Amino acid sequence: MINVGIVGATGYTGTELVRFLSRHPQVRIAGVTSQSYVDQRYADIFPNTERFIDLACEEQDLDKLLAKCDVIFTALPHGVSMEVVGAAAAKGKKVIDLGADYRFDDVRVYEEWYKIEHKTPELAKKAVYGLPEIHRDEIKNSQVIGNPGCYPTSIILGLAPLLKHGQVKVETLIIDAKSGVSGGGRGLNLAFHYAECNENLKAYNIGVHRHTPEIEQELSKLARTDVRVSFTPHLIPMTRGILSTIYASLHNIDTDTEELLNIYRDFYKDEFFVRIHPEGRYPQTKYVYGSNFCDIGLQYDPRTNRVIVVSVIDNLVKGASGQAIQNMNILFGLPEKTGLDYPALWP
Ligand SMILES: NC(=O)C1=CN([C@@H]2O[C@H](COP(=O)(O)OP(=O)(O)OC[C@H]3O[C@@H](n4cnc5c(N)ncnc54)[C@H](OP(=O)(O)O)[C@@H]3O)[C@@H](O)[C@H]2O)C=CC1
Ligand SMILES: CC(=O)N[C@@H](CCC(=O)OP(=O)(O)O)C(=O)O
Repeated sequence: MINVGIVGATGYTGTELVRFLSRHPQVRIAGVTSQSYVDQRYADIFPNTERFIDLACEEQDLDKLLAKCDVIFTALPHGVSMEVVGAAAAKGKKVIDLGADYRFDDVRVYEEWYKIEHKTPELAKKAVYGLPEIHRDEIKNSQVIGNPGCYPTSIILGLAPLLKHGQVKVETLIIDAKSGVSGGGRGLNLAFHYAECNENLKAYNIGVHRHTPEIEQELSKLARTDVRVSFTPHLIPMTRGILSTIYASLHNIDTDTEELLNIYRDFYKDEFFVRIHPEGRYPQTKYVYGSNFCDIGLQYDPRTNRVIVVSVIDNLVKGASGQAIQNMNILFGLPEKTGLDYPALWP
């Protein structure tokens, strides 16, 4: 059994880690930490987990936690996990960080966009960007995983086949993405109050969203050239889910939807968690709700010579905790879908 510690277990991604890991056949949850709920029984705070976990929340005592764990998940706000990740790595433990602190190849980019000084830059340099469908081989041998952001997961998977095959004019990429409110975490924030976000749809952080450099880093590697994107996130009044609509102009004017879909089918032919929809059917957030799938559909528009790709994920699963467990499975040589092969809820 793999002994797992979850630091920040009382946030939305932390509770989602507990939900899946408590049913994972190779895992024992050895410790869960929180700052506000120390000594409280986990299943009393989150009654949905009753019968699945019988632990109380611990304060963040790293020596105690690391002594009983083989792997640590850090589900903490940006900038807070570096101390934990540094201590865990120093003890030779594997760490999967769900925040942004270990996602960047160049820590200067992180420091510029997050306005946080990195405390373990050497470790950040060695960390691997944990998108299994793109970086599986590097993940296998890594110690620290920077688990991808939610918007970037949907966008990078939605564009990877076209960029890898040099199909699109990279300067034309436009991304319109919508996220449910759980993307903002469990903490109190006026923007997520019911009366402020219900029956409302808004764009935010246009041109300055902190996921922009993360998306560009990975798309540039796939395209083998510098990629810049226009990325506009929106907050939509639902609990879970991200839908990204991606527009790109093509080099080739002699193509059609089926030919482009075949590029995707081929690229993802061995990927359990990526599903390509047939021509004329576009993915909806409900198709992936509560599951680790990324569903992708597309349409070629011959009038404009553009392809329009639609990519959906559950932000808390493939966009965070599910993907983190997929990474853990790879790190420990387990079949990748262990503990994760559930279809979405329906309806
Ligand atoms: N929500 C999402 O869809 C996604 C989130 N992420 C990232 O995952 C990480 C966790 O996100 P999420 O679960 O939504 O966040 P939440 O705000 O829901 O939870 C944060 C957790 O961290 C704990 N915490 C907060 N501040 C501190 C601190 N200063 N020291 C120690 N513990 C602290 C909280 O403890 P307590 O409950 O006791 O206050 C809680 O357990 C973030 O980096 C986020 O950006 C990544 C992808 C998607
Ligand atoms: C709706 C909403 O507020 N979403 C968050 C992104 C979700 C998230 O947690 O970002 P990471 O994946 O980088 O951790 C935002 O726009 O900042």
